[in-house]
Amino acid sequence: MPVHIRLDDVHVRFQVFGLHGRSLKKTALKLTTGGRIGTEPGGRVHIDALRGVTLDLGEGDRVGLIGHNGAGKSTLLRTMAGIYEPTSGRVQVQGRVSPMFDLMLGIDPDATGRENLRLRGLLLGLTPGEIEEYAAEIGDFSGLGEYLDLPVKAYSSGMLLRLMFAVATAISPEILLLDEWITAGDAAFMERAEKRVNALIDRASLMVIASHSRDLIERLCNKVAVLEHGRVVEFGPVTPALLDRALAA
Ligand SMILES: Nc1ncnc2c1ncn2[C@@H]1O[C@H](COP(=O)(O)OP(=O)(O)OP(=O)(O)O)[C@@H](O)[C@H]1O
Repeated sequence: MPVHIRLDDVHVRFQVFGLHGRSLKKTALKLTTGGRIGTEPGGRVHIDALRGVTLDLGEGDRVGLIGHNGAGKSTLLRTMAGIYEPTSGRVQVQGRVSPMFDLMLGIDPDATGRENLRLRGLLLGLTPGEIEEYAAEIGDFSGLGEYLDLPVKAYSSGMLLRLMFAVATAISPEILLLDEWITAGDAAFMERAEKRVNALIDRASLMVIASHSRDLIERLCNKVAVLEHGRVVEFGPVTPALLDRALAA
């Protein structure tokens, strides 16, 4: 079955606890960023991050998500990845998905790098056999050497990111979801990291990337979805006119 992502009238609402609606409203109304802030009868505050998003993405689509800060790009990616459940509406995904964000999700600080690597592999849907196959390559790419057998709480944040990045990019996903560029540490590593992500993009059947960069979108994408306060206001092939409109806002 061909890969696809279909969203049908998807809404995602976040409840914000510990805030009083009335004091917030005055300033919130002036904001030009973010999703729509609302209050419920009891004074409870919520943010509508996605409001009725309908999208049909398929084989060969390389989609750039554009929008102001808080427009809902990351929320949309996380909803596509199954990390967030829609509050209402339907999400259908066909194909193996690899999100290149939330890399630290599910890390066990007391377990070694090698153990975490296996855990993450399982979360990504690999079999234990496949994980062993990839383990050597991952160890190699991350350049962690003997550190792989130490608990990750003894790692620097850059070392941890290297490891999780290496794991996340070890398998070839059919659907690749990217949230801007991953900054994984020193320049030499970044160069290798970018090469690895580019190779993944080439192999993926469907790719979605959230970005503020025109250059990146022109290089990597053939379609654009423009988000404004949680709604998709434009969707179509990448054209200079569309990018002018979307990035001028
Ligand atoms: N966990 C959360 N709890 C409450 N509100 C949230 C949460 N995550 C996101 N939001 C809100 O949802 C809206 C959309 O946020 P999102 O991170 O999806 O935007 P974005 O387009 O990716 O922004 P940016 O370009 O700044 O990264 C924002 O108003 C944000 O404040």
